Amino acid sequence: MAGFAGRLARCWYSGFLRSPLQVPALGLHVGGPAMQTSQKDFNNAVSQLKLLKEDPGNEVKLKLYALYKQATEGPCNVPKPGMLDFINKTKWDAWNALGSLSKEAARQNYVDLVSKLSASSESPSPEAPAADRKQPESDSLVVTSGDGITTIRLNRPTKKNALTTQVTPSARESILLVLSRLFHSKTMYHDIIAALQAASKDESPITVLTGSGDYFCSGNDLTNFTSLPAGGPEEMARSSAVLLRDFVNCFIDFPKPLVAVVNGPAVGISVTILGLFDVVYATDRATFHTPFSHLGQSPEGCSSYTFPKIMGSSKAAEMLLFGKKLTAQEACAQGLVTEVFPDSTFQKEVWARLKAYSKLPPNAMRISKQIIRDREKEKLHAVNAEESNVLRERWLSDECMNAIASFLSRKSKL
Ligand SMILES: CCCCCC/C=C/C(=O)SCCNC(=O)CCNC(=O)[C@H](O)C(C)(C)COP(=O)(O)OP(=O)(O)OC[C@H]1O[C@@H](n2cnc3c(N)ncnc32)[C@H](O)[C@@H]1OP(=O)(O)O
Repeated sequence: MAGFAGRLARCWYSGFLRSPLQVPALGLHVGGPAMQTSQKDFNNAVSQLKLLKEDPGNEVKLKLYALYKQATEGPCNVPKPGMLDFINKTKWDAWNALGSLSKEAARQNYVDLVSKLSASSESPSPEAPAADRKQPESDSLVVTSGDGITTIRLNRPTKKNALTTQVTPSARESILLVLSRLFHSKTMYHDIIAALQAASKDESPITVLTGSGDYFCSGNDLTNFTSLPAGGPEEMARSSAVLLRDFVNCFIDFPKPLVAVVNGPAVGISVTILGLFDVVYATDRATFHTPFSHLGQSPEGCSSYTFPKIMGSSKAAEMLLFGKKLTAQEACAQGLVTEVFPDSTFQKEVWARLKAYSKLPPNAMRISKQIIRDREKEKLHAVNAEESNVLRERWLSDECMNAIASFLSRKSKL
């Protein structure tokens, strides 16, 4: 265990250095094509940023701020704000972290980041349900209700919608609220739990989970494992197992039709929970990947039970033991996906269909779901508890730690 804790601490304190040509905290290039960005490109990017349709989130805004300062004023040369000046100190830290990055390289990184954001900031599809009600949210989760559908949208497109356990305050929240959320450890997982609990009681007959940008979700955010609590790795594994169990329980118990609109590739827990959905619509661009062995981990989301039941034990084993990535068509043939749509018409067709379904009598749909699912619930809760316990041990294993360290040091990607 000492080896594990030591390795984790070393990774954490070294900031998961990626390559000598990158500024570790922000993953920015300091050499290469930087000289090619003109002042005009930079000015264009500044204007382009104002046209973004989606708020990119605090983390990205901080990156943009730091790059802008570096590009326009050079290395940070102002005194560090006091400890209690929380916001200005955070901004100063981000700028200061850029060190001696040249103005030209900062301009290039700024332009690259804005163009990446513009590409992934999809305008909402005209076919998506009208949002007549928007619930309180963090930036990384957007919940809207309209046309009889409550839509829970994972909204960290620049991180492929990875599910983070870091506190993700809304840009609109006050500093006091940020501090209170830090205290209560509210995370994207908690936000999804809260959104599902609210949706289970709201008036929309149908609830949808989907993602922003090109991915549905890249699974658990692997950097979650780098924020060690005071109790060390054991406490981290224990609290993560509790959070995982609570998270999956919400899907098991969800009382209304629950539909996944899989808008792109899905990884890890975002694939396994699909076995708990009533209907799964996927774009033909989607893939389904559960690389648990690669990560030294084990199945969750009740997939050790639902996958063999859905696709047979040997197909399930190929996914869950060997991490075979399925195309959307394969996932459909194996029963994990209900129907696959061409990417070009995906949003239009799926939302039109869901809007029509949402007009069906809501109580009849609820009761039918109850009859279909209820006899399985006890079993699913037991499976969820067991999977969470097994994972708690796995997260403390060398196999798991090495795999995560390898991803974070950019040696491996799926
Ligand atoms: C309470 C805890 C419950 C835990 C439950 C157990 C859950 C288990 C799982 O979900 S296992 C699956 C974990 N996921 C992964 O292993 C995926 C890791 N990501 C990748 O391999 C790749 O990022 C990719 C294949 C998803 C996409 O590759 P690519 O198209 O080349 O994009 P980038 O890699 O450049 O990604 C952009 C940006 O996003 C960051 N990112 C993406 N996914 C994750 C992730 N899962 N965790 C952390 N970060 C992720 C990636 O690092 C890039 O960040 P950067 O721009 O470099 O800062």
